[in-house]
Amino acid sequence: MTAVVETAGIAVRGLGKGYRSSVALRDCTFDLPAGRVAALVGANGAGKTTLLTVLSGLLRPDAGEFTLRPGERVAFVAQEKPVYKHLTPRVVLQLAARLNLVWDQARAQAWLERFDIPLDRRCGQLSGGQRTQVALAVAIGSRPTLLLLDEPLADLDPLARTEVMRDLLSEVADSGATVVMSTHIVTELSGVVDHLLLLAHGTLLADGDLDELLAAHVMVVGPRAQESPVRGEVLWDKHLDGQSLFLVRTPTTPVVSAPWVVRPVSLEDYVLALLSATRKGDVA
Ligand SMILES: Nc1ncnc2c1ncn2[C@@H]1O[C@H](COP(=O)(O)OP(=O)(O)OP(=O)(O)O)[C@@H](O)[C@H]1O
Repeated sequence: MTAVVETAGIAVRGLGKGYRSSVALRDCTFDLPAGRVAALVGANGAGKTTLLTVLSGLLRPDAGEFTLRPGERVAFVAQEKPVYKHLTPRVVLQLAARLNLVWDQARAQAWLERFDIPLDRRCGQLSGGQRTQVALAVAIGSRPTLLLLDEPLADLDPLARTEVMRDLLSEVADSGATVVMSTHIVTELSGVVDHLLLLAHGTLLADGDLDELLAAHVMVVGPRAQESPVRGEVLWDKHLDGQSLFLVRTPTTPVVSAPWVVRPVSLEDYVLALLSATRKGDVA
């Protein structure tokens, strides 16, 4: 058997950032191997934008540090998708060609044409989703080795979301780049991302290889009960009229007696369960 040694893409140690009235990130530590596509999820105000902005180099952390691969070319698509409103997408690409040391005009322009973005209309007259596509085209054209995306799907219609996820991430995967993408749209992540970073109140609650994380948990479903019939740490539970559900961390797939059943945990189950538990203050 050959051991696969993954190169660290991002190594984050004890990162902290506070604003005048709030702490946005606390003691955040994780390793993201190079070439991974990571979903950064968390409730509103969890610290996702702050983490991405720190990693982009635009915001200084108050504590801790992070390291990137030497020579990493970072592209950051911020949540507001800032594009110059008075310029047309064609001119935005010309400007980007001058500002970036590495620039692939064909790639950037093909992206805009693929999504039917009018090249000669001012960005201020484009829809929110079209402006997102302009910002993504600039990011793609710069051939990043690390792509940081803050809610890239928020303004896109359902078809564009699916296409952007598929095309963007396959382009990026082909080039071996690392991606960190914050999103609230968890349903569209399955099969696309291979790594998870889950923030709650500025603290990293879960991180790691997605398959490994999901495989370490089960959903136990059965008649209404106070306690799970499965041993292990219960991260979340829900009790309906005649039914109870428990999300349990367990190293092996447990055996339960009927009417209890054990289900594998989907990404959506896992994220929603942890977010709902943190909202109730159940998970430390
Ligand atoms: N410029 C700022 N000044 C003061 N507080 C801020 C500032 N930016 C963010 N915060 C606070 O820091 C915390 C984290 O905010 P952040 O924008 O990083 O969260 P988020 O997870 O990206 O949220 P959302 O999903 O709503 O975009 C929040 O409590 C927020 O109110």
